[in-house]
Amino acid sequence: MSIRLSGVDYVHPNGQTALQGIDLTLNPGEQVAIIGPSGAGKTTLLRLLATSLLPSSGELRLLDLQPARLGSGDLRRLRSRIGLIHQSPPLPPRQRVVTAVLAGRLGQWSLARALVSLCYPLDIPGARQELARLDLGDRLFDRCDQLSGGQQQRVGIARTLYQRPDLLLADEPVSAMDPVLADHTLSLLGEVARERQLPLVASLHAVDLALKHFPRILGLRAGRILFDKSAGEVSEQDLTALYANESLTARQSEPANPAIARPVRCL
Ligand SMILES: Nc1ncnc2c1ncn2[C@@H]1O[C@H](COP(=O)(O)OP(=O)(O)OP(=O)(O)O)[C@@H](O)[C@H]1O
Repeated sequence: MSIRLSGVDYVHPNGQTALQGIDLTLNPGEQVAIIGPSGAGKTTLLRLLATSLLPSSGELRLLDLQPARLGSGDLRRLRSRIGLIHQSPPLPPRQRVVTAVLAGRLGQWSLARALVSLCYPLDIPGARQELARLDLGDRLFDRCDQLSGGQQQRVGIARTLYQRPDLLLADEPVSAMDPVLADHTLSLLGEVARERQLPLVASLHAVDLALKHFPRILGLRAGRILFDKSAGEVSEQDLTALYANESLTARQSEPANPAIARPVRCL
């Protein structure tokens, strides 16, 4: 079950073009990191893959389906097969960690089972197992608002892994974690994707982590793919071109105080 984008554009409702002419194919088990400067379109691309946005033009095929052609029931079923790890997971503050993790399968359970699980956690061992892999097995009954930002990120990841999706997406999944945990967490995501033969797409600002953990790197700049290469082929020049910031460079080369730098001679 692959993913294919052909000539995909996305324009936000305010007229801001976020993605232009995106062509991308991903096969089962493939792991891709999206890197690029702020505003490049990384989150927008992930939101298209999560079907929370639909392309303005072009074709998107996900898990052999075209989201733009699905009715609301089929779209809901497709969404329940896609796991999106958020940078700041939307965890209800007063909810117990165990309930937040089990919520990963709410979309797949009957209404009755989902309601019971919200009041009385139905699969405590399952939640504990996912949390233990993320070094949080002892926080099962804590409230979400008693956790740090990095711990909340890991609860969000545990919830997505518990969901057992067919496609794994992650938007800056380790941005709030210390370097050791970030490294461990990305290794775990890679392992899970390999074991379950899932496509994994993650956006990352930490280029070193992207190059270390992902075999394929997509460089996105101003809504376009600047390069799509194996990690070993990404050069210093590629990264310099990807992150070049002309407006900051121009401001840095300006004199700090033009009045001092170019004194006006008084006659
Ligand atoms: N809801 C929105 N309405 C209008 N424009 C938006 C909206 N969300 C994002 N944009 C614009 O779309 C473009 C791409 O934004 P996006 O959030 O996808 O970038 P990004 O690469 O994820 O950035 P960052 O690394 O800063 O999170 C930017 O120009 C941004 O200003």
